[in-house]
Amino acid sequence: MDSETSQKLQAIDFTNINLANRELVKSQVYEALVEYGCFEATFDKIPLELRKAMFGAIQELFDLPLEIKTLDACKMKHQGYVGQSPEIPLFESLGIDYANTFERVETITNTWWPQGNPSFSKTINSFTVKLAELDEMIRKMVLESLGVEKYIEEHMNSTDYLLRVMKYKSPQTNDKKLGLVTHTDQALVTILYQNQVGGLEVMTKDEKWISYQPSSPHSFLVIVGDSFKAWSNGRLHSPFHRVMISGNETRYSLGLFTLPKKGCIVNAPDELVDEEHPLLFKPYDFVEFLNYRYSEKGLRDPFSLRTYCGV
Ligand SMILES: O=C(O)CCC(=O)C(=O)O
Ligand SMILES: [Fe+2]
Repeated sequence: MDSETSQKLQAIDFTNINLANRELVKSQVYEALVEYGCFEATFDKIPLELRKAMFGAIQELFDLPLEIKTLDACKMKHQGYVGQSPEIPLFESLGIDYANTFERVETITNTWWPQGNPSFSKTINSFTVKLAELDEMIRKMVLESLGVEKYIEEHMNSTDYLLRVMKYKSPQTNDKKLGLVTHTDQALVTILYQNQVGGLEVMTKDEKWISYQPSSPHSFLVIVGDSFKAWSNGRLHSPFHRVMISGNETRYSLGLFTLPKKGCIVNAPDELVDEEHPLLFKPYDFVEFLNYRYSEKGLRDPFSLRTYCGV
């Protein structure tokens, strides 16, 4: 399970989608998500100043004292502060729930900075709103490719966004150290963005690690999570990934997670279930799934989706 490949992840260009090229991009997206469960998206709708401000904001947040960062600020279950863990000592992460809603970001900001921090809230929210456009575009393309476009509206209306920001301390050595353990995401879609420090690795279906280095500052990594795999009745792949860190520079990254709304049941549409494609996962409540995933047993189970609701 540990061999590497020099293969690179496919890059798909979203800089100028129009009627003439959309079908081609759509087929690239679908094929990449079926085969690899991920691809690099080139997306230039977020201005350079905003991307810079975003890493400034992330750093400012992690620079807060530990007793502030560990405040119970994030209202989504299981999405609060992670850090100081002996297994992954370099890693720290904080969740900002409903980050596409300005009022919510303002509230969470005021928990961390009781005197307020308007530039922080504005940066987080503007960045999220723009990046969410990429998520919507991708989900629409996937549903069209699956021939279930009639569910697009329902799909878009039954999700919330969680922004997680991540910090990986530099290990001060050129040996690779574990930054984040091998896992799949439970979301529908994750879009990752990072500073110039590499380290993310994605596993292929034949269990080889591809190490990911963004091709440009406009590069985002799109990853399918378990819930999109379940919703597509197994057509999309949700890949294992991990972070391995080396060198002397701090790595900052962020993930925009598209999550089923509280109370929404993840259930593959009837059109995707037939004799040739029997139902692979029983319908489930997303938060219940997370309860399993973060239970003592679930934390040691790399195949939590299959264990939790596999048919
Ligand atoms: O830091 C990264 O690039 C990856 C983070 C990740 O995989 C996660 O938060 O689920
Ligand atoms: Fe992940």
